[in-house]
Amino acid sequence: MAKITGVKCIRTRRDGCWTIVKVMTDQDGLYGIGSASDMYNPEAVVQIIEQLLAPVIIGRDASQIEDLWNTMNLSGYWRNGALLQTAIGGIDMALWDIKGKEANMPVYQLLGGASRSAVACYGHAGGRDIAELTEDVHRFVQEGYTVVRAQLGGYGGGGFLKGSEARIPDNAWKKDSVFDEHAYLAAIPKMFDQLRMTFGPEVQFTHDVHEHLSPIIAIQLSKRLEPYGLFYLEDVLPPEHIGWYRQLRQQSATAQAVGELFVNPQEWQQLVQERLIDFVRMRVSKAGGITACRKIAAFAEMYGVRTAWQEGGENDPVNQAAAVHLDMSIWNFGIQEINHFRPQEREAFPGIIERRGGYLYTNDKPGLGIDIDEALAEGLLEEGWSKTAYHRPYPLDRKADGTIVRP
Ligand SMILES: O=C(O)[C@@H](O)[C@H](O)[C@H](O)CO
Ligand SMILES: [Mg+2]
Repeated sequence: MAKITGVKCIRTRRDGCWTIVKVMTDQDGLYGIGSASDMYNPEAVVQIIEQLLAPVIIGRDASQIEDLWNTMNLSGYWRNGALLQTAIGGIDMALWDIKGKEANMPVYQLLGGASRSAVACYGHAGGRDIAELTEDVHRFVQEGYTVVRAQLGGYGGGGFLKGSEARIPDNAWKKDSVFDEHAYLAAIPKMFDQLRMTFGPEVQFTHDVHEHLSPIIAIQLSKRLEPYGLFYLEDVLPPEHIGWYRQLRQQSATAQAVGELFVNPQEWQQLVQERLIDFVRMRVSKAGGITACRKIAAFAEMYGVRTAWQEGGENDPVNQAAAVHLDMSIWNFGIQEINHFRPQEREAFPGIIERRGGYLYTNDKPGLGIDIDEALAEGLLEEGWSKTAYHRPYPLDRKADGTIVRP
């Protein structure tokens, strides 16, 4: 039996926004790592790990993952919030890593073994206009991707208006580019029309709306995109409006993916049970780690709903490893979002998930198969950034009159 002797948080990346949790044991050299990154509030998660969770798990048997998960979830009484679930998620991954090392097996083996030989992933194609986007899609297709996400620039791209076209009031808070959902509703079907003309039916596409739309516009967009047969439309509605998915489903057969903002089981349970969505999309760390996500996947399997764990942007390599081990083993895997890491980041995380063409590959090392070189991780931090703070709020878009658009 390996006894938990300590829990440590390692803040890294060039801007310090990654938090890697290391759970130590009393067995010689036996430890596990997990991801507890929160880009916008990293120190709050560290505080939860150090002051709420570590004291209730230190001294316990590291093998009792299920009981430790419930102990962590209930020890603060209030629960199912983003920061607590992230903190639990990080420790949970580390416990699975330890269990894998003890069993001398990769985590996907512990979860039931491989259901596939590799994990299909989708690339993020973008461009300021359709010509640029088309070129980018070509690049991904040539690299061997089976699914490509198509965006016109950043999130909301296609819906931003400038100058006289935007009709911005003269006392405006935001004077440059503003989001207009009607412009977006016109631009995105046109984008897919041209992509289908260029690429035919073979390339599978997704598109991320990033919750920018009013519910009725989201329904209209889903209807207009139906002829283009998307692999899925992502986050067409924000968590605050999940009640609209019932009406959306009745109106449109466009495949729906949602959930990167979900942290509470109440958010996804009904959507899955009523068969209102096609893909669940939680970030593994933010839904409570491997223990939570393997249950979400099993529940979704009963209803024919597949997984598409979130992995873009600022995610760290340890969360990616946890997601890919789940992807390897669960039967109802749909697709995995891709991520990009810089060469020095890859060096700091030996055993990082490998991508060849449009597929991701686990290695056969025990546990998650990934480690952190703490000296190299320390060196990733760049000038001007702090390891104990973070000052970059999520960038908010606004409409012409200044109203915030939900991200
Ligand atoms: O699906 C995506 O990749 C995006 O919605 C990102 O996850 C989000 O901007 C947070 O990084
Ligand atoms: Mg997204």
